[in-house]
Amino acid sequence: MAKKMDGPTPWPVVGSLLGMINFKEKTLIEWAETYGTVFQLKMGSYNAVALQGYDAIHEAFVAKAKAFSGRIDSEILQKFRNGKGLFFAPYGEFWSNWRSFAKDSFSAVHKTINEGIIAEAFELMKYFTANADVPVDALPHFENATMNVVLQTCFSLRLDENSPKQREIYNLTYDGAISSPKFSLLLFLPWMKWMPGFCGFLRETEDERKKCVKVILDLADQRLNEQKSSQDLVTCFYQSYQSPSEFDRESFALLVQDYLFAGTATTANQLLWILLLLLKNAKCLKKLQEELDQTFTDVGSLIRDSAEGKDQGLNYAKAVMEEGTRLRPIAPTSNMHTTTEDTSVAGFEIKKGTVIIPNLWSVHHDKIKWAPDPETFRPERHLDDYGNFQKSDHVMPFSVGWRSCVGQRIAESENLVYLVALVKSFDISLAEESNDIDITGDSTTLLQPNPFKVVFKERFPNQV
Ligand code: HEM
Repeated sequence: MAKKMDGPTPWPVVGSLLGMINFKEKTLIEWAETYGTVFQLKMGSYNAVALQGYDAIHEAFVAKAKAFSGRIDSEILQKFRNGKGLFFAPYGEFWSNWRSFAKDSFSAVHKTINEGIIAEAFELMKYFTANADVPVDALPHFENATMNVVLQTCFSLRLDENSPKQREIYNLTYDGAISSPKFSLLLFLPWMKWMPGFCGFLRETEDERKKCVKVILDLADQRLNEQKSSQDLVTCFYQSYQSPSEFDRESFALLVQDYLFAGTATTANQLLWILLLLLKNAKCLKKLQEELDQTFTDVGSLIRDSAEGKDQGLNYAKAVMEEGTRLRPIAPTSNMHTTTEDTSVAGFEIKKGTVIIPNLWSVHHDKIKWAPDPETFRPERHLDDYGNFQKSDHVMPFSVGWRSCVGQRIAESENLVYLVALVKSFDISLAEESNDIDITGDSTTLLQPNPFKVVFKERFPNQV
């Protein structure tokens, strides 16, 4: 007989939404202490189930992937992506075809991606060299680098930071509908579209989508008219779809829009967390710099080799990355899924159409797995007795299963390359004004560090 699922008593209308505004990952852990690792809650109008811990998440997303690979079906998402892109696309043939395109095209253009990452590593070094010894906020420069890698991957294009086009793309990706509280309200309380101001918001979201599609298709057309020999997503698209329909072209544009949305601020903030955790743990930073000095004499070969995966010897660097993403994953509750059929997890029955919230944070902070110090930044826990890096299946910042992050390899490669390039080239410290920064951060959208400044001091002047 199926077990009865417990959960927090829902408030009228909003259910448990109020507890999920900031640090939802921690609220979910508190609730799990009372209701168990699989519990039910109400997300506005939707029935939801939260999954805590490795076993529940693995059973759902890996062992029962088909049943757990849906996405919320909501009018606001329809206006935002028109059922296209990947991130919010419903489970089905369309999603599956474009997911295959995404994976195949990333493999086909890996050389272009690597070149983009290498170029951005040098640009970052150039910027921090020109601004050495003064406090800087690294985030916008990391975001510029990660956005350029997406543009390079898609269009063989690099834009200067703060150029009008760069700003336009950034604003269309982050400052539009998705940044409005109305977006989240309409997502979970769809009936609010009847309230004043909300119906217009649906229309604005749709107009914004059309504008984005136009900007991206203009870039694609511009790329087609250029005589470049590089392979990128535009060339892959026109190889697969020789005379694409408007439907295909919009699908392609919204895939690119998803890459910009899911691949820019995410990757940049993850790098920022890793840097902050190192700055707060001076011994680890020193140990990393020693490894880099022993393994590579010049920064150029370090950048090129690590971008091309010739990263043997970078065991401590990889352990630092793993520990940083374990302790502060930027998407601690991932993206919500829905069930595509009646199913079960851990013996609890779950109806088709239920929203699933995987708490990746609970795996990363598991008191038993990471005993005795789950809250401590200790990269050594990812090294074996011989000092070799050991990847852990209990570190899952990109989630697991069929809907796991399609950009994982790009993000991991970027952040390893940028991190080693910066730590090798500079002595990095927190600016005096940021010495008191704590590592709690803010979790209303992504889990981000609070703003802080750093000082880059050149170690080998005149090398960049
Ligand atoms: C550190 C950086 C990143 C992190 C931590 C991250 C994390 C995630 C997570 C947790 C998901 C949701 C998985 C799920 O629903 O189960 C996701 C999905 C996705 N990510 Fe990433 N991501 C990162 C970078 C990137 C990059 C660089 C790209 C592309 C260039 C990208 C593209 C996507 C796409 C398209 C999806 C939707 C996949 C689908 O629904 O089939 N991400 N990512």
